Amino acid sequence: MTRKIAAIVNPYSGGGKTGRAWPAIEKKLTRALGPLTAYMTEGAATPHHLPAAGPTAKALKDGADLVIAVGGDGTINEVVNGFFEGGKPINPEAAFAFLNTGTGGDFRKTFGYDGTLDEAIEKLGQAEASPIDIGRLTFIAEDGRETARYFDNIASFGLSGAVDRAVNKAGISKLLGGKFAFFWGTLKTVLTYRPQAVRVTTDSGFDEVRNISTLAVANGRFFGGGMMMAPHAKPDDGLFDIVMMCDTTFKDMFSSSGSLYEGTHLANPKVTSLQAKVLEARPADANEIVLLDIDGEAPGRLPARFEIMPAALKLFR
Ligand SMILES: Nc1ncnc2c1ncn2[C@@H]1O[C@H](COP(=O)(O)OP(=O)(O)OP(=O)(O)O)[C@@H](O)[C@H]1O
Repeated sequence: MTRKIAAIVNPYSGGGKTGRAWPAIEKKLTRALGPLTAYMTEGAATPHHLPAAGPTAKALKDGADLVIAVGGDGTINEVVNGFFEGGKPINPEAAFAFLNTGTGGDFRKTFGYDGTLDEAIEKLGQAEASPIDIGRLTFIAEDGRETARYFDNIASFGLSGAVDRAVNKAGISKLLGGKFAFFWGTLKTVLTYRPQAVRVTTDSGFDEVRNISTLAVANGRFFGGGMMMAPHAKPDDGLFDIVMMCDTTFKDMFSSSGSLYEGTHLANPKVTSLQAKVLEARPADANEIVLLDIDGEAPGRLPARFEIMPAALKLFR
């Protein structure tokens, strides 16, 4: 079968490494998969403008049936968003693939990809499409407008959202690598963060007000530059894995940070995990600002509704 392939390239990801390496990457991708058309991301992200989403939609409308995101977790998320318009896929037959060239690389870990870029390209050459679930999130953007956004990996709120905001401002530390950026951002923010009372409701019958440190709604397993937040999440089971860390103090964060990387934090009595197809969250006090995180970006705040779209995207893997 001949494919019409598009690559959506974020030249700024990986601290600018992707842009510099793109000519060489393009040659290798072409060798592995055949000819492709490259589209560059356009303009910096805002809550209503995702730089990789527009080029993705354009590529799909131009007839692409395989769209490869080339960038970090942020770019992967934006390309996934570009697959949908008005709540529907632009081309339900089109497949998605990603080549991680970012500083972090959380989404790929769920699929056990941790090799070099050359290995990832070689793998793509032999890949086949199989469906994964996608999350749909409606929330309040910074300008107060209700906004919808799709996510492939993990959307969360609480400390994670506050950390994102800090990390995205910490330009210099990000150049030193994803893990360091998140460690630094986490450290600074954790010092000042206090758990926030949030009413959490799910379609599976959970309805409680909890003092949330971080609540993750997970399709994939990793976030925050390598934390195994949802060790049992499966991106193709039609369900979110929900992991709530409640009432954690500064000391807990430190003593449990090692286990977060191992995924053993679920045994902690301050952690609740459950599965659901829909989760709604709103601050117990309507004036409280509880920040969201989607794959390393902080696009807005609660109240929010997270809804799973089973088998909504064909992932080439
Ligand atoms: N054309 C562009 N001009 C300016 N900024 C851009 C452009 N395209 C994308 N960006 C920015 O790139 C960021 C996304 O980067 P991405 O997450 O893919 O890479 P990363 O930060 O290196 O990796 P990771 O998230 O995996 O650590 C977004 O915040 C977006 O604003």
